Amino acid sequence: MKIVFYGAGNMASAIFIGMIENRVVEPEQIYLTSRSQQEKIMFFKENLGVNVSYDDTELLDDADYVILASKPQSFPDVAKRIRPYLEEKTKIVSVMAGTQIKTIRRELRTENPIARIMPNTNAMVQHSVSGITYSRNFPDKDQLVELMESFGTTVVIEEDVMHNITAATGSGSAFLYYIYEKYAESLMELGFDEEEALFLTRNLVIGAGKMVEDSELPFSQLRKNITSKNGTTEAGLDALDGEGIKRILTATLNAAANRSEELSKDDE
Ligand SMILES: NC(=O)C1=CN([C@@H]2O[C@H](COP(=O)(O)OP(=O)(O)OC[C@H]3O[C@@H](n4cnc5c(N)ncnc54)[C@H](OP(=O)(O)O)[C@@H]3O)[C@@H](O)[C@H]2O)C=CC1
Ligand SMILES: O=C(O)[C@@H]1CCC=N1
Repeated sequence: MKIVFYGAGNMASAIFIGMIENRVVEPEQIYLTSRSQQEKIMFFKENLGVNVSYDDTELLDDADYVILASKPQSFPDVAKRIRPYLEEKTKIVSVMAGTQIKTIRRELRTENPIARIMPNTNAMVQHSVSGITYSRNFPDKDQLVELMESFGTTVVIEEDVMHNITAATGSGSAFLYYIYEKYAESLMELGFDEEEALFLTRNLVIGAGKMVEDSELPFSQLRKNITSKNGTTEAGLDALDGEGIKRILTATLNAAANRSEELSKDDE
């Protein structure tokens, strides 16, 4: 199998590192290209044993999958590179937020099978939760799902649900990291120094993540197990509710989903 990544940035590298670590593909089956030759992409060649090329003929020759992993704004340039050399057998898989299948088809001028996936950077530790949607003519969906499950779990969705999945899980871990950042800053306001605040927050997050992984209890029960009647936790939770935590999170997710929708309209 030959898998070619157009774009070797944060998302692409999380995917191919996840795939290689899980041994679902050999490094020699992966080909990387980017806009400009850089140290970062050569680092992947030297350390992982993947191929790097800027020759589109070589990249696209006999390719099974082409992964579109540039920013949506760079896609017209990427499409120009791919269009002349795309073979009929090659399946296109896009990770780009907000770029619709019909747009990819139009830019590449192709009837080839196209899938859109919305992973997240937790792919690097095989814990992405990824949405996937296919064009009608996509063959051997199981093979793509198997590849994707090497870096996490997948949910098959209709294309119009992509906006919400992009907000929920594509962007979702950034929202959580931002909350952890603010938590550490708030610990500094309580009086901890920066090192202590980061140490405490990091270990709190790791421990909570492991509890979620290992325990069968729902989030609400895990919370209740910490909350004494009239105790400190209850006081803190009342303050969180009073400040409108639910409203804040709903606004966050709506803003991200709306931006995905806007991106999809930019190119109509
Ligand atoms: N980061 C994330 O968590 C997620 C990102 N996504 C999607 O993944 C895509 C990539 O995001 P991310 O990895 O964060 O972005 P990065 O900026 O980290 O990577 C973008 C990559 O695209 C390459 N590129 C740009 N133009 C071209 C070109 N003409 N030909 C070939 N390669 C090109 C860049 O090369 P160079 O470095 O040389 O400029 C770079 O390697 C986006 O569309 C985003 O919507 C989806 C889910 C989650
Ligand atoms: O911010 C973005 O647009 C991309 C899509 C999901 C995560 N990062």
